Amino acid sequence: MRPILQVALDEVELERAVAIAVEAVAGGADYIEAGTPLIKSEGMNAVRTLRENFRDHVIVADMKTMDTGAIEVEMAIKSGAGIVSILGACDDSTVEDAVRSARKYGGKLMADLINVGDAVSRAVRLQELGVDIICVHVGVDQQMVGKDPLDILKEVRSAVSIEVAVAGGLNPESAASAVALGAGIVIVGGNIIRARDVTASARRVRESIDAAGKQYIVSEKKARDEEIRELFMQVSTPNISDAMHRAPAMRDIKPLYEGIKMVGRAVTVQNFPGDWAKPVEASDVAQKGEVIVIYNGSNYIAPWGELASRGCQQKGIAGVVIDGAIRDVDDIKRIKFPAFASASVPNAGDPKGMGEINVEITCGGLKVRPGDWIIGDDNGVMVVPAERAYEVARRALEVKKSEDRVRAEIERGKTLAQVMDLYKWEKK
Ligand SMILES: O=C(CO)[C@H](O)[C@H](O)COP(=O)(O)O
Repeated sequence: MRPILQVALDEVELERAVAIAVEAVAGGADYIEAGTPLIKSEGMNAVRTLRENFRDHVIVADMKTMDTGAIEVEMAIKSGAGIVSILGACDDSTVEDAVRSARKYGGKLMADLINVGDAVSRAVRLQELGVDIICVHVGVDQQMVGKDPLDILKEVRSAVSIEVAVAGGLNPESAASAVALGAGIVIVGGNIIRARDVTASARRVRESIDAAGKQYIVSEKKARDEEIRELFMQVSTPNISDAMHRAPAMRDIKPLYEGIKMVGRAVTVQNFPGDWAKPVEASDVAQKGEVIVIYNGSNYIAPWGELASRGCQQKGIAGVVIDGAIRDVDDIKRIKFPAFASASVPNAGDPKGMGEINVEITCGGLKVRPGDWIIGDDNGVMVVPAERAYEVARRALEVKKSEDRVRAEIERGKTLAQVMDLYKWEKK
C-alpha cells in the first residue's frame, strides 16, 4: 500500500499554515496536521479552517493530550479532525476514555510515544487499550540533541499489528528508511514547511517514500565533530545567536576582510601585551581545523601578523581571533587567512613567553574555554560552549530554514512585519 505523507503544520499563524498546506498538498501530502503550536495559538479554529479548506484530505489534530482524553478528542473530531493524537505517556484511564470518545464521534486515535521510556511495551499496551495508530516520535528538542526515531521504529513495528506512524526530523532519505522499516504514515514538519519551496520539498519526500524498497538506507554516520563543523558551515552567526536566545557575539571584534567563514574548536591564549611568544607557539599546539583565540589585552601592540598566519594556513588551522591588535593586515588579506581582531597597528613587541596556552580566557567579553566552538563571519564572532555545540548547530539550522521560508514570503510582496504578524504578538 502507498505510504501516507502527513505534513505537520508546526506554525503559529493560521493564514500562513493554510498557505503552506496548499503548497504541501500540491507536492503530494495526503494528511494535513494541525501541529501542536498551531492548535495552542489558534485553538480548534485551526482544525475547522483546515477542514474547510481541504475537504478531500484527512485532517490530523496533534493535540498531544495528557489528561481529559474524552473531551479533547471530542472537540477535535467535532471540529473536523479525522485523527487525534494523545500522548502515549498518559494514564491508561485517559487512553481508555479517549478511545471511547474517538469511537463515539467517528475518528481515529493516534498515540504518540514521545519521551516514553519503554516504547515497545507501551506500544503493545496502547494497542490493547484500543488506539488505532502508534506514532514513533522523537520531538524537535530531542532531535537537537541527536535522538533519532528510526532507532526504535523496527522494534515497535514488529511488536504491534496496528498502523505505525513515524515523526522526528524526517527528510527524504530518512522518510524512505522509515517506510522500509514498516511505517505506514510518514510525518514531516520542518523539512517541508520551512523550505523555501514547500511544494518541491514535499514532492521530494513523496517520491522518496513511494520509491522506498525494503532496504533500510543506512546513511553514513559521521564523526560528531565533523557533523558539527558541517552544520556550522551552513549557518550564519546571526542564526547561531538566534538559536542561543539572542546570545551576544564577541564585542568589538571585527573580521579583517569580507567573506570570511571560519569554524573550529578553540585553542586559547592568555597573553600579555607586547609578548608574542605564546600566541605564535599556539600555532604548534593547534591542529588542522582549530581556531586560535587570543586575549592580548592591548589594542596598541600586536601579538600576531602575516608570518604567523602563513604558518597556520599551511597547517590548515581555521583562523585566529584576537582581543587586541593585529598587524600586516594587507598581507593577511592577500593570503586570505581568516582573522578577526579588535584593532590593527604596525608594531609588535618581543617574544618573552609569559602567557599561557589552553586556559580559560575572556575574549571580546565572552568566556572561551579550550575546545569551545568559534564561528566567525562578516557579522562577527560567536562562541558556542563545547557541550552544547551539536544542539546549537542543529537549532541554528532550524533558524536558517525558518528564515528561508520567511524570505520566500517577503519576496512574494509582504513586509517582515506582515509575515510575522508582529502586531498580534506584541506583549499585551
Ligand atoms: O509533533 C511535532 C513536534 O512535537 C512535529 O510536528 C513532528 O516532530 C514533525 O515535525 P519535524 O519533522 O520538524 O520533527
